[in-house]
Amino acid sequence: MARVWSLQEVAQHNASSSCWVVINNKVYDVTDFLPAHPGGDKIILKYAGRDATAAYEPIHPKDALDKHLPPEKHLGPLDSAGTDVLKEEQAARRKTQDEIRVEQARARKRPINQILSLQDMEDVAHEVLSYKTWAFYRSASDDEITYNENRRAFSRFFFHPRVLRPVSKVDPSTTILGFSSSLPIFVSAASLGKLGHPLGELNITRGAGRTGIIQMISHYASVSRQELAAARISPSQPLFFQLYKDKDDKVSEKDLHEIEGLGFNAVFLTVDASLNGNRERDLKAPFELEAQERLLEEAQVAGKGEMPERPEDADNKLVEGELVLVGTSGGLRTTSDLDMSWSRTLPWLRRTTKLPIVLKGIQTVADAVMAVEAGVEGILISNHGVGHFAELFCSSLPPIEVLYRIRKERPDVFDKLEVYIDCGVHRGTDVLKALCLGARAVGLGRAFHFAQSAYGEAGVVQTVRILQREIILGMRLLGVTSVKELVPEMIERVDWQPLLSKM
Ligand code: HEM
Ligand SMILES: Cc1cc2nc3c(=O)[nH]c(=O)nc-3n(C[C@H](O)[C@H](O)[C@H](O)COP(=O)(O)O)c2cc1C
Repeated sequence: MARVWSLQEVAQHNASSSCWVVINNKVYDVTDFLPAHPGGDKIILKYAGRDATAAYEPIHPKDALDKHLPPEKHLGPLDSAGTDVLKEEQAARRKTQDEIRVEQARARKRPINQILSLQDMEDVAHEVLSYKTWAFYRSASDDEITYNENRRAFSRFFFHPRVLRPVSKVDPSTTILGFSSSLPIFVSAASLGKLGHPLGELNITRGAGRTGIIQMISHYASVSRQELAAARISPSQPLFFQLYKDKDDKVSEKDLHEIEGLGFNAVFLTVDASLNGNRERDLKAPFELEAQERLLEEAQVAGKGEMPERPEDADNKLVEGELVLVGTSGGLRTTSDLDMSWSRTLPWLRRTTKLPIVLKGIQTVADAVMAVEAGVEGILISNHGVGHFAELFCSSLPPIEVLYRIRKERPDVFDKLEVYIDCGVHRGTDVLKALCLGARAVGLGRAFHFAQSAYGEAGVVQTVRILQREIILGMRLLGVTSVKELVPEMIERVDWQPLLSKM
């Protein structure tokens, strides 16, 4: 029988030299795991020596502890006195202002049939998501210029619609890497789906299956890969896997064998986000929430003529050494391979997996050409939706502009591999513009997180239906009946910025 532990015993292991945590009334020694934690060691150290269930549970896949901690680090259960104390603490916990706001917003949410555009969906998500989750899902690098431009760039491309062509029968379906897709769109990998909805990425797997589109599952999905594979609507529903290459090849080899065993159909190797960009909206969330709570406390004591004490030096603390900030995305990818290269990583990946390989995060014509030379099956032109690439900070070119440059400078690329883009896609017409320039399909990241957060699986289905309607309507207005007929002659880029009413 495993030994039981008291809260006092756990509390003694409250430092990086010996760090224990309690999760669901079980005690874990995570000391050796700290440097490997994908969310960074600091975030775990916040809970060192105490219960971490509330922080851990909502965002980690069920199998995370079994997969990453060797059995001897699963120390055993908490004793019954400890369990009772935690239960009492949980029952006595006061709801935060933000939790109350979210509950009220969920209760008066618009019915889903009133959601007619992706912007409507995003507006509901904004209302019903916690402040912290919204900050993480919506945040982007530095001044968010890339984020805004990703979207605005589509407006600089105009169509040349053709008339007097029969369009009563329109077929917007295509194939992606040989797998059928009902529309030329797919779900781009986004982590931590459970922050937005208890079922998280499961909503997306089911919604994608029901509507016949393909989901790329994040390396850091908050639902286990096993559960997601099991949630497929049929065994033939394709699933793509997004890989963050670990600096230890063996760790990534294990990931790849796992997903191959589960029947995944392609690997998207992320090449643009080994380091996190500076996502200030996300980083500020904890401070702003604290300020909210403080205001509430101040309001509560104001009636009694008391003010809560503030430490004397609260406004005047010197920051020693390097500035280290931890939002939800902060410190991520501490285990990333920062030495990936064309000559080493791609041959390694080809040797390790039989699945088709796509490079996610290509941002230049030169790298698109190198990808052709490397013999991969596809490239996803992307700046992670956030101008994420740390060295470029917030100044990555919008993917539609990179696509345009490839079309102009190296159109041969499109004959040699499949080209996709993501970032900033909000309308069916955005999809059609990318297809005219030669993209095979277009990915959406945030849109599906917003949808599943707001309405679960139904939200995902509604998002696909909205895009389907807009794509079919757009094809009719362009005078085409299949995606093959969308060609560069149907689109023109202007060098002025159209006026936009709302973004
Ligand atoms: C053992 C105790 C653990 C604790 C207390 C813990 C806690 C946390 C916390 C608090 C965050 C940041 C989320 C936020 O700021 O709201 C986080 C992020 C993360 N954790 Fe853990 N974690 C633990 C173990 C694990 C394990 C075993 C894995 C498995 C790989 C894991 C994977 C991740 C990932 C992938 C993220 C970051 C996701 C992202 O930002 O995209 N964690 N963790
Ligand atoms: C909240 C969030 C989480 C993300 N997580 C990942 C991830 O785990 N892996 C990855 O390769 N890309 C990730 N991305 C980037 C997306 O795959 C995609 O490139 C981006 O969201 C596309 O832009 P869009 O959100 O404007 O559609 C994430 C993006 C967001 C906004």
